[in-house]
Amino acid sequence: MKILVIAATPFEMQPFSDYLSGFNHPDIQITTLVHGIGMMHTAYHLGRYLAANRPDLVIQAGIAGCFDHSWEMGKTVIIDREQLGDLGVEDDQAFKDLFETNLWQPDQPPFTNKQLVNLFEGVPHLPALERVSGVTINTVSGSERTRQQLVDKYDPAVESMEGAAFHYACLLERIPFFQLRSISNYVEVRDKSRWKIPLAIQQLNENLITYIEHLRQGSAS
Ligand SMILES: O=C(O)c1cccc(C(=O)CC[C@H]2O[C@@H](n3cnc4c(=O)[nH]cnc43)[C@H](O)[C@@H]2O)c1
Repeated sequence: MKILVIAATPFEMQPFSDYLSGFNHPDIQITTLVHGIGMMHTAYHLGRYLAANRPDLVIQAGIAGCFDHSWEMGKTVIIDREQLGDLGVEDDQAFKDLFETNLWQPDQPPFTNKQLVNLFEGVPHLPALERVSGVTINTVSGSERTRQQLVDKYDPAVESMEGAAFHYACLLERIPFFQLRSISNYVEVRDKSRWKIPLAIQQLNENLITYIEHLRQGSAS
């Protein structure tokens, strides 16, 4: 089985890279790819990789912001659907996305009812983590106005800068995939001192390694 694990920055998967240096299994080949922050970087680097390679599974691992203040930092979730949060037009005080402006149709592939939905078909042993919805933006939200606009329009649980590009590419290529995100911050008026990036990275990598260990044990038996 060929698995591709991708992340926006090397820091997000450093512990996993360390784990991989001692990983050896005859039936599981794992490759990593750091694609950079944001949708443009993700689309180019992942697209280029998939044009030349066909993995059996792609995992995107990253940190993210969450909208629900009852969540603890470091909580790790799987994203089961993605929406584009800032691709569209500004109409005075209002933002209208591609669907509202008829520039894209709600069910035009690979979208289903305006969302990039992961049905997890062909994903072996999907981790038993909470599955939630994601919104992807180009600018990390840092004001109450933007946070409320996203909640009103998309009702997301998690915000990232790459998730939608990842879902889009894997859905079009019909390659099994899942997106793993650990929470580093709340989506709120920006206060970097409250972010818990090391904790989120630790939880993210623990979950990633546990998943690969399950696969390894499943494949050995
Ligand atoms: O402004 C800074 O000093 C700074 C330092 C380190 C990281 C950042 C980021 O903005 C990280 C962006 C990166 O992490 C994901 N992420 C994490 N939290 C959020 C969020 O609330 N909204 C959107 N993306 C987030 C994102 O996917 C990027 O890969 C800033």
